[in-house]
Amino acid sequence: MAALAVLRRSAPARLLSGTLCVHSRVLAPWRQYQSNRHFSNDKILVEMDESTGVAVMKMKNPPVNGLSLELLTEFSISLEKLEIDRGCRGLILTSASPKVFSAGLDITEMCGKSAEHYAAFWKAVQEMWLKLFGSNMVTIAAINGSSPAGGCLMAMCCDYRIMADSPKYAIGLNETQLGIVAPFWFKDTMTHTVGSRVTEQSLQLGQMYPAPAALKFGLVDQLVPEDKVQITAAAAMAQWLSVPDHARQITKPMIRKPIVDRLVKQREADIDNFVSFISKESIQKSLQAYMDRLKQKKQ
Ligand SMILES: CCC/C=C/C(=O)SCCNC(=O)CCNC(=O)[C@H](O)C(C)(C)COP(=O)([O-])OP(=O)([O-])OC[C@H]1O[C@@H](n2cnc3c(N)ncnc32)[C@H](O)[C@@H]1OP(=O)([O-])[O-]
Repeated sequence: MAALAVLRRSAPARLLSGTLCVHSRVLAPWRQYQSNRHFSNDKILVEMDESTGVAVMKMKNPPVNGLSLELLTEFSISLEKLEIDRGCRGLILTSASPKVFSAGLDITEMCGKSAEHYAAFWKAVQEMWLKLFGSNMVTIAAINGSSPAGGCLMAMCCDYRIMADSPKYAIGLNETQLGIVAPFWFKDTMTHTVGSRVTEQSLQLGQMYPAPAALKFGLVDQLVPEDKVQITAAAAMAQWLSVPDHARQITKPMIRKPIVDRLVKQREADIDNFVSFISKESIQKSLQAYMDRLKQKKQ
């Protein structure tokens, strides 16, 4: 009830009916929702600071924050809650696990499953991207570890990226290295972040960049010592929030809306395309071989 009261107070009228009608579906999985608006479920932890209007969202899917269907679903529900909460103006996205921001899409979700499962999974990936890239809030990625593929995508969706300054940590869209292909909206997000030429080369080579290299061409905006990532993100957020919300919120979609609309217009076709691609025997073999290599690396 407390959660409902918060939503009623803060949700814009046009969103309220939608929120209420999915009330039982949205709120049921939440383990905790306190009046101070700290809440968590299995894979996502949100700490909302009422005095600053900033929420810190931590992914917690050990060991590597693989973006599973469950994590992605919880992520989208959490983000939607924050988006309709007028008290929340900024989001810092980070990882609860040391050393890894996110290993990208959980490869096990794309191996040996049914076409229905692949479709549901891809829809959840799309949903995450649409919500994060299209967010009205200021979004800052506090990248406290490695961030390949889908992890890099999430970071690029944010308005600003701060990464732990260590050559051990790398970031990039490495899909081709797995024998798979980043879809056009991953490509669009990278082009939006670093421009066409770097994107073309990075995507073809499936290039992962150590943090210092990523800074050089703007894949990340700032490097700081690992133990300063969160505090620097908070400081950067304060600076972004010093701009009047209405002006910033009108400006952001001028750049992002056409990119979002491209996927919105062809979501179903994009899902069909993914399902047919990922179901191919050759692609399944390629993913399995990659998973085997990951496991061998540990021995
Ligand atoms: C068209 C589709 C577009 C696709 C987009 C994508 O995002 S595709 C995604 C592309 N993503 C990548 O290519 C990233 C691949 N991952 C890495 O490069 C490294 O894991 C790391 C640098 C993230 C962390 O290094 P570290 O030394 O700290 O950790 P570690 O390496 O020892 O792994 C620990 C355990 O996690 C397992 N596991 C790892 N990743 C995944 C995953 N994505 N999924 C599932 N499982 C994964 C790993 O097998 C191992 O399992 P085990 O043996 O314990 O049962």
